[in-house]
Amino acid sequence: MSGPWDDWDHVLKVDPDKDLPNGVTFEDVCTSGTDAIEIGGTTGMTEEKMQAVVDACNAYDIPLYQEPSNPAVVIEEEGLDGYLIPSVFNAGDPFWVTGAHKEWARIDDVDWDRTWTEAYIVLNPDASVAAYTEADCDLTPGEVTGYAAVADRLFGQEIVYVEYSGMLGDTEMVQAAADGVDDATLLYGGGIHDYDSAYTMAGHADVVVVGDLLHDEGIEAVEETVRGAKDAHAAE
Ligand SMILES: CC(C)=CCC/C(C)=C/CC/C(C)=C/CC/C(C)=C/COP(=O)(O)OP(=O)(O)O
Ligand SMILES: O=P(O)(O)OC[C@@H](O)CO
Ligand SMILES: [Mg+2]
Repeated sequence: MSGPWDDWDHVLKVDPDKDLPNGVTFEDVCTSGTDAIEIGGTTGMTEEKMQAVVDACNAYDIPLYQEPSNPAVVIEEEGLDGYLIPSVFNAGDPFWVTGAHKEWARIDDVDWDRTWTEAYIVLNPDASVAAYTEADCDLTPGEVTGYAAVADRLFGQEIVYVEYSGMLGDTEMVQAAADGVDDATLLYGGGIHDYDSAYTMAGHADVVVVGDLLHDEGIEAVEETVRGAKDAHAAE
């Protein structure tokens, strides 16, 4: 199976609960050189905030995906390329593996043709997503390889996502996930803040995801990470 993410090197994750820094516009965000925009975050999500970011990005020619943290914030929107729905493989509560999804499918009119999953492995215990999902972040590299292999080969996941939101992760863990993945596209996110950290993580993952940097530092810093990810893959 293949999806547009096969060709991505870099994704910018826009948190609708956070402002853009002074002077940064959504035009800057959409023309930063990133391959796609994901709209999402764990805390403070509402449909209105999600919609505002979609509306602001829709004028630009950039793949746009919503990444909802719960069914209540999913917006019906033609301007989206689709919905990337997390399933947290190392969650402590099965609600975050398949339970929320079951409720969503039961209650909502899901647009299945534009909906895909992301098999998350959450590894920063201090991130809000780890607390929210009661994730078991105390994994060995072998266990990370195991989760990645199970996600890809048993559950047919197209995207495996190593998530260190808020901190730069351990490259050994990212490589461990890469070792378990066959067909799936491996996303890495967490703490990427400059050219070198993007270059390093793109050496282990297919796609690097940059989040907080946009809101904390601005667009030039993001553009550096785009260059880092693309240079790493061009050098392979
Ligand atoms: C079934 C549907 C439609 C939704 C459920 C989807 C699931 C399982 C969500 C659980 C995991 C989750 C909260 C994913 C959101 C994406 C994510 C990890 C965003 C990063 O959030 P942080 O950066 O840690 O959060 P803050 O920036 O809000 O602190
Ligand atoms: O905000 P940062 O630490 O860049 O993390 C990006 C992303 O993986 C969050 O889901
Ligand atoms: Mg965040």
